[in-house]
Amino acid sequence: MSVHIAAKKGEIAETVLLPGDPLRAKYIAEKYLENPVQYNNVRGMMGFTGTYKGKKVSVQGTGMGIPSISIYATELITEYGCKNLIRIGSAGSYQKDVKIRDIVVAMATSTDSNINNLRFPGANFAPTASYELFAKATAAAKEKGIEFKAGNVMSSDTFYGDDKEAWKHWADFGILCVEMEAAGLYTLGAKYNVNTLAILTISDSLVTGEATTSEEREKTFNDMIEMALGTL
Ligand SMILES: O=P(O)(O)O[C@H]1O[C@H](CO)[C@@H](O)[C@H]1O
Ligand SMILES: O=c1cc[nH]c(=O)[nH]1
Repeated sequence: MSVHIAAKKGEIAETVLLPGDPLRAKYIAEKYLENPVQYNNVRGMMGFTGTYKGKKVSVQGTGMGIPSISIYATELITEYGCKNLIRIGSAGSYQKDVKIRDIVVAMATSTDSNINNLRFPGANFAPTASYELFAKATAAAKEKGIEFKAGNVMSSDTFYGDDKEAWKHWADFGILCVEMEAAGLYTLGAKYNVNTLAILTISDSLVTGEATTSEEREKTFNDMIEMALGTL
C-alpha cells in the first residue's frame, strides 16, 4: 500500500491506463477487462486490474492537473514497479483542422506549469512521449482503422484562465490542443526511465466553441481506449 493507492505489491500491472476521471476507469474496467478486480478506492480514485485478450493491465484514475497525476504516477512507478503509463484524456482543440472527436497523440508537451522550472531553474526541459509506446499505439490505430493526429500539445495548469485569448499564441506555434497532465507524466517517465504516452480525444474546440455530447464522447473515447489497449 502506498500513500494514495491501497493495492498490495503485485496487484497492479506493468501497463496502466490513466484517465483523469475515476468513473472512466470504472467504465474501462467493466467494458474491456476480463475479471477486473478493484484495488483502489482511496479518495474515490478508483483503480482496477484485469486482463485484456489475456494480457494483464490496470486502469487508474488520476484526477485533474499535473500535481494530481504526479502523485499517482510516482506511486505507480516507485511503489508498484509500473513500466508503461498511458494517459487517456479529453482535450480542447487549438486548431481548426483538429476537430471535435479527433484523437491526438501527444509526441511532445508544452506547459505553463512551473513544475520543470523548479527542477531546472533557468532552463527548459522538453517532456516527450516514449517512442516505443507511441509506435505501438499508432500501429494499433492503423490496424483498427482509427484515425489520429500527432504533435505537440499544451499541458495547462488552468482550465479557467484569466486571459481568454492566450491560447492563440500557442496555436500560432502549432500546438494541437490543451489538456492538463501530460507534461507532468512525461517528465516523470524521463526521471524514472519508464515509458509514458498521452492519447487524447478532442471534447471541445477553443476555435469554434463546439463541444461533444456525452454519447459522442463515449464512442470516440472507445477508440482512444482501444489504441491504448493495443499497445499490450
Ligand atoms: O478527461 P481528463 O482525463 O480528465 O482530461 C482533461 O479533462 C480535465 C478538465 O476537464 C483535465 O483533467 C484535462 O486534462
Ligand atoms: O483541459 C482541457 C480539457 C478539455 N478541454 C479544455 O478546454 N481543456
